[in-house]
Amino acid sequence: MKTRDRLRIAMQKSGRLTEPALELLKRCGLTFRQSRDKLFCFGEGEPVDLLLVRDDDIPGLIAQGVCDLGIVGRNVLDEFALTAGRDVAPLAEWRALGFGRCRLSIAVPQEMDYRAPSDLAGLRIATSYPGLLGAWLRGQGVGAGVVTLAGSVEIAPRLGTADLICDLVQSGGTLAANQLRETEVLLESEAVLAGPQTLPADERGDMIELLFRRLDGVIQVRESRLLLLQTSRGALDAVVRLLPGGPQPTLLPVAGQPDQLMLQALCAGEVSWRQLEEIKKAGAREMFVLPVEKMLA
Ligand SMILES: Nc1ncnc2c1ncn2[C@@H]1O[C@H](COP(=O)(O)OP(=O)(O)OP(=O)(O)O)[C@@H](O)[C@H]1O
Ligand SMILES: O=P(O)(O)OC[C@H]1O[C@H](OP(=O)(O)OP(=O)(O)O)[C@H](O)[C@@H]1O
Ligand SMILES: [Mg+2]
Repeated sequence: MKTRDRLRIAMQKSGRLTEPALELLKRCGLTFRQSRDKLFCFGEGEPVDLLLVRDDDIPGLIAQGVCDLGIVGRNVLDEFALTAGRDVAPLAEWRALGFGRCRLSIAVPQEMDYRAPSDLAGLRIATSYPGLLGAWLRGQGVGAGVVTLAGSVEIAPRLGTADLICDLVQSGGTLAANQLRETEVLLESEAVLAGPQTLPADERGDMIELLFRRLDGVIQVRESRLLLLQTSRGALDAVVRLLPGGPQPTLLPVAGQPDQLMLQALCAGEVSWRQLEEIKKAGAREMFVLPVEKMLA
């Protein structure tokens, strides 16, 4: 295959992952000119292009080397690994991206008496994830029938084509609407950045490393807050003890007030009103909580 000098990332053309994936790439400084057919998007600033496809096709496109990376649900990536066959290049999950969170679960009719996986022996389970379900059943030592369906798995018990299901759950609304009850979680999923296990040793590899560094910065700061406050030197220890997790705070002098310090701390996650009130009680004042947009360590 002719080597490309531009990086190519596969992502979902139209679905749950499309908007958040584009937003994430934008935050990494990647913007795209969308082509008329919207299957290929040319990257404007960096030499990185997008291929917009069905999410199920993404792992295969990476394994074939048509794309260098892909943004896809862990559920799809892991299913591919279990069903693709031995001659297919193995893939790696390089980064978890924090959106598209859902879980792959077993759900049984509400009236079914379920206590343990062994209760599933001999039953028929409808799923779009025969690889993941089969691996879990083997791990549990349970022999059950696997009925593979492409979609609308939740209606299989009512149609009588299966006794129970193994499907994606997020709010649980789909299960409730179909009188089903979640009993076992097989996989916690979210969107991930997938790629080959060995990254190319050329300029594309360098570009991938650059993208990883930017992604790490975006992911790290997405939930981070910068806390600014003023405190007296005497109250400093008590205030520092109450700071939400993060690296050591930075201390700055306050002009004209030798007893006062300005404190700056990067907090991993939200800072709640309650935490702020506690810190204030310990002696802090003039407190600000700011969102962080970019970080390069
Ligand atoms: N209810 C949900 N809430 C959050 N994330 C979900 C939910 N359902 C699925 N996902 C995640 O989003 C991914 C894409 O879901 P979507 O429903 O858009 O896929 P699809 O119908 O298979 O799309 P495609 O047309 O690309 O094949 C899933 O593989 C899963 O990782
Ligand atoms: O727990 P919930 O919040 O109800 O989400 C779970 C549902 O979401 C997904 O389906 P989707 O809505 O994408 O429909 P489709 O896959 O059947 O097209 C998934 O296949 C479940 O059916
Ligand atoms: Mg799909």
